[in-house]
Amino acid sequence: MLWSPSAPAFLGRGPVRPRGSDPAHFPHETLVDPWVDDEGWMPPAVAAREIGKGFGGGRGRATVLKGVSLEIRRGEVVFLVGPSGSGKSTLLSLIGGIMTPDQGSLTVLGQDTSRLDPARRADFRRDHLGFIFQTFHLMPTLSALDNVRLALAMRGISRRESTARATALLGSVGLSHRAGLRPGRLSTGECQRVAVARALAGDPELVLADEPTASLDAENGQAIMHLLTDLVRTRGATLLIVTHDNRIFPFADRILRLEGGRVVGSDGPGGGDPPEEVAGVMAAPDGRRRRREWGP
Ligand SMILES: Nc1ncnc2c1ncn2[C@@H]1O[C@H](COP(=O)(O)OP(=O)(O)OP(=O)(O)O)[C@@H](O)[C@H]1O
Repeated sequence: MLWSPSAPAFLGRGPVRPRGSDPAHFPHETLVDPWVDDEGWMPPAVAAREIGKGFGGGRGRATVLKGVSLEIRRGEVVFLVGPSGSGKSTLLSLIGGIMTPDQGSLTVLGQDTSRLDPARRADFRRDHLGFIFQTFHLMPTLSALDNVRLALAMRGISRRESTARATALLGSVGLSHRAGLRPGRLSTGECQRVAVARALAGDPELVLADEPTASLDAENGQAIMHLLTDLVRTRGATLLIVTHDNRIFPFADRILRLEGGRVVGSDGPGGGDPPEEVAGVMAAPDGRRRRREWGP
């Protein structure tokens, strides 16, 4: 079923004004960005320097990431592409604080998450990040509504408000009529949309998505991408998406390619050779590609 994406009103705090900037330059309702210091410097959403990660021990040890360096600015929509097994999901897990790098430095929203103990890292994830997993990770015994509501309840939001927000979010992904059903009664694409609603529930600053459109047909994939990129536009959040789905490449501000354990190409600022599959996007008429600029 085709649905029309729209971000619920409670998502999106409007444009963000860097601290110390002149309010006269921001005539609409704006918030001071809490991540900007008094000099107006805003840490990037993600900054990785030569990070490495391997699995296993002894002779069987496999080094997956061999010195990944990248920077993602706040408000960017960045896609991460590369061959199967190149370490895209591993890199997403490191950025999400689910794993820590073996070497190198990694800061997320200005925070070196590897310095946090596991409990504080979990708090950081809950308070600042939204995840969309390849296999959804929905709770099988909870309804779609309760899956989304749980994410809000974990943030201490009252039952009444969390119900209202979760209902609005499910409406925004076209699932109002399925809210009472458990994941087992939903199609794969519907589960994917519940997962998207849950990821957006906490109004996260950084959304990490692993193949968010893989289970969706072209129309629903486009609709999900419109919703996710709306979040970026209205909220100043950042999106990092691992994908093989070249139908959604036009939504990216920048596409990074991971190969041989390193980032080998980027089609945006930061240089590198454009990845092959990006060439079509770069050559395409460009009305749909956006680049978000920050600051006054
Ligand atoms: N927890 C783990 N323990 C051992 N090996 C792992 C673990 N996680 C990932 N790997 C290995 O790391 C390599 C990279 O896996 P990863 O899932 O990050 O690749 P990917 O680029 O996301 O692949 P795909 O596109 O197929 O999803 C694979 O060889 C995988 O088997």
